[in-house]
Amino acid sequence: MEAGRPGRQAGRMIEVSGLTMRYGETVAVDDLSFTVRPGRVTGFLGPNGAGKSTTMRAVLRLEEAVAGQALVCGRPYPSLRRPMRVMGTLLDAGAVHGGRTARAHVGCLARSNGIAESRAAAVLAQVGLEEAAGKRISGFSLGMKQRLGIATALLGDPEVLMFDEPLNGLDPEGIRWLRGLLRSLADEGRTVLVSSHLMNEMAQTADHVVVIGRGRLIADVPTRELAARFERDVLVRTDQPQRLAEALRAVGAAVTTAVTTAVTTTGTTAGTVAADDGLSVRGLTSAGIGALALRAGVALSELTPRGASLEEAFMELTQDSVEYAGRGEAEVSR
Ligand SMILES: Nc1ncnc2c1ncn2[C@@H]1O[C@H](COP(=O)(O)OP(=O)(O)OP(=O)(O)O)[C@@H](O)[C@H]1O
Repeated sequence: MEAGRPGRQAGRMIEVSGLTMRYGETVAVDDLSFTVRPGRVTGFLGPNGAGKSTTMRAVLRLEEAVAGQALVCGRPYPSLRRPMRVMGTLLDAGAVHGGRTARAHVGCLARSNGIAESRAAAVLAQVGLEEAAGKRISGFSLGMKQRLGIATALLGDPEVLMFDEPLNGLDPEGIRWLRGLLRSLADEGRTVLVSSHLMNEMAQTADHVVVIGRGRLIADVPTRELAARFERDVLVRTDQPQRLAEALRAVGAAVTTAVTTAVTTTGTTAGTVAADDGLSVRGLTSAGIGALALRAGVALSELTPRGASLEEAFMELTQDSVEYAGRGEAEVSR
């Protein structure tokens, strides 16, 4: 459900369509299309060099696209009349004038963008920099600079927010804080795009993920579906593991101990399995395993389908993209 701010949601999207970006011979973004929608946190994931920052720079039109485009609320970013009120961005937290105080920096941005100066104090408080507002930015840690960058993004009370790696430099408390902030921004009905290479953090933060590799779209799915796509095995516990393993092997299932040691893969020489070891079963659904156990007269104490973590799903996805790209352009059909 998209929550809050009814009536203000139309068009508040980031739309990337057929975007291609090059640096000389390097294709940084390759025919990339996705839409970032309001009311949810969208994680923008990909390994180093995947093209996340380049895509975000393209959204701001800081660099020219070879083909395609990115629109913010249906318009090119430079054509927005009051851009800070439409989209707040954090691209490079380090790119601030170190000689100024946080208060002077945010106040100056407010003045030059026609935003009430009272907002400056409000956003500094919102990001936890109230106490440090009078200090020079040059003395700030990376985590404090991230908070300052987020404060400037929030300054215009924008409907769309786009943060590049905002978790960098934050300590565990800072990460928890940012997760809560992103959640509340999305719950207010805003559009929130956040890039990260920290998959597990995104698993806890993002409702939806856009995964890219080598500038190409790999996945554009709800977060929970990403891990579900990569169901690994079914964990089975019984006090008759040997008997169950034999019955499972007889129908072609692959059975190993749930830890790491293989019971057997093929053939007749099954290893010994301790009663409290679980079995890891592949090649049969949990329903199939349950039915087979019933026929074999084996009671089960646990039957759990196990999915991959988002981290594992991500590794698997992006590994494929590397292999895919390695096959050469001639084989790449779209
Ligand atoms: N200014 C530049 N000049 C030349 N090549 C660049 C430039 N910026 C990025 N690239 C290249 O474009 C590709 C995409 O880089 P980009 O920084 O967008 O990826 P990313 O997903 O943000 O990665 P990271 O997490 O490492 O920042 C990479 O191959 C990178 O080397």
